[in-house]
Amino acid sequence: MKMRQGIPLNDQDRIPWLCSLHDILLRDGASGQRVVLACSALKKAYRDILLRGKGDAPPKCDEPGKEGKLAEVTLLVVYLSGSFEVISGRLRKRKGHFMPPELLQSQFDTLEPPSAPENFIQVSVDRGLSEIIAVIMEALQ
Ligand SMILES: Nc1ncnc2c1ncn2[C@@H]1O[C@H](COP(=O)(O)OP(=O)(O)O)[C@@H](O)[C@H]1O
Ligand SMILES: O=C(O)[C@H](O)[C@@H](O)[C@H](O)[C@H](O)COP(=O)(O)O
Repeated sequence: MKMRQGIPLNDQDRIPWLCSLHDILLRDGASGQRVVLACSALKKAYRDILLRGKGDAPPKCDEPGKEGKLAEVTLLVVYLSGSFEVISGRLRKRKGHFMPPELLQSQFDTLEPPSAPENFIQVSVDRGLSEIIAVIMEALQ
């Protein structure tokens, strides 16, 4: 696998995966489920695919919804923000994960933090886990 070898993923690697995730959100949302998806989705274009799919990406996630429009899911993006130093320190302590911490810089380089009109909240990863969960639960009420 590329990441294990220290090679960052690119759009071609990520887009089919994001399309599959959109399909799952659409399917589970249609059956009335509320879904929590942990996903890197670094660029705005990636989050747009989660939301609407991608019209020119056959065979997945190009199914038109009603009135010929791409089917959109209801999505709240929870942007877990943190400094390079904090996240890098945590990754270096992490054991048995495929991602080498050296790839973190490429992810920071690629990151486009969510901004209006995206539907999002920002929560700092400096906060403790139970506090982060409480903030997210509050936003979902
Ligand atoms: N709020 C937090 N406070 C302290 N440590 C955290 C927090 N969130 C995550 N971590 C640590 O940082 C590591 C990387 O975080 P993350 O990428 O979210 O988790 P995972 O390793 O499950 O993908 C985790 O394995 C965990 O040890
Ligand atoms: O916990 C982590 O270390 C990351 O979430 C890691 O799993 C990575 O982000 C994904 O594999 C997707 O890769 P990209 O961020 O390069 O799309």
